[in-house]
Amino acid sequence: MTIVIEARSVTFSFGETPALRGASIAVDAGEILAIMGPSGSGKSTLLHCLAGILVPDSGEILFDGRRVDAMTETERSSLRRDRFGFVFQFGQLVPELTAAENVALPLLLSGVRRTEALRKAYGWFERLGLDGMEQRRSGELSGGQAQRVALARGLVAKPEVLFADEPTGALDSLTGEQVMNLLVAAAREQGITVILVTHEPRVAAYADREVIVRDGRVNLPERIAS
Ligand SMILES: Nc1ncnc2c1ncn2[C@@H]1O[C@H](COP(=O)(O)OP(=O)(O)OP(=O)(O)O)[C@@H](O)[C@H]1O
Repeated sequence: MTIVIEARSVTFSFGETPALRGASIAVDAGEILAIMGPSGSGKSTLLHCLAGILVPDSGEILFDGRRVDAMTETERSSLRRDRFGFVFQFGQLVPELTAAENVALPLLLSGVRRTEALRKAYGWFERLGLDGMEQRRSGELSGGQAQRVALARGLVAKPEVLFADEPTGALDSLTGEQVMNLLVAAAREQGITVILVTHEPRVAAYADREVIVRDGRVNLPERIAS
């Protein structure tokens, strides 16, 4: 297995509040990893450090053999734009844009021409059961539809790693399962590595592996810890 992304002994504090206290994790290419753990344990902070959104106070983040923590802000933002995809709990669609424009956004930001970006965006609608929703704005979509649009936006630029922070947290369990089925199917088909933060065991069950974050550290697998 090839490790694609890794955190080594990462610490991070919000002012006086320590969020990560030496967290280490290595994720294989194509792996679907669920990060679980109690509220406030540091799951989202770990995800944000891995994704180059936050810079650790100490420790290292490696992606594809490169030190993300040592990159400039410009380099990290190019990395996020060109090689990572994101899905968050509340879709966070841009309300002024149509669903198709929202999906096309990562491509437009990467310099893809508008007609080509929209053509690629449209391709995701049928596949995610969103036929006919292309011109709707986020206020005209149900929670599950909006989250599928957000998923399409996270996948449209063919990221190497998809970061998903509670992607089903705002959905009822049936709709959440639909979103997870689509997410996993698309990730498997395209060989995308997925790092998923969730506190729901039913959601974590879709992953190849689960780790638990406690007090800002990633717990070792029980067979090693015991
Ligand atoms: N923006 C912030 N400012 C100050 N403290 C923060 C901020 N974000 C997180 N924290 C603190 O950092 C710690 C870790 O938070 P984090 O959001 O990573 O936990 P989490 O495991 O994702 O929690 P949850 O499951 O509730 O989302 C907590 O003590 C939290 O209160």
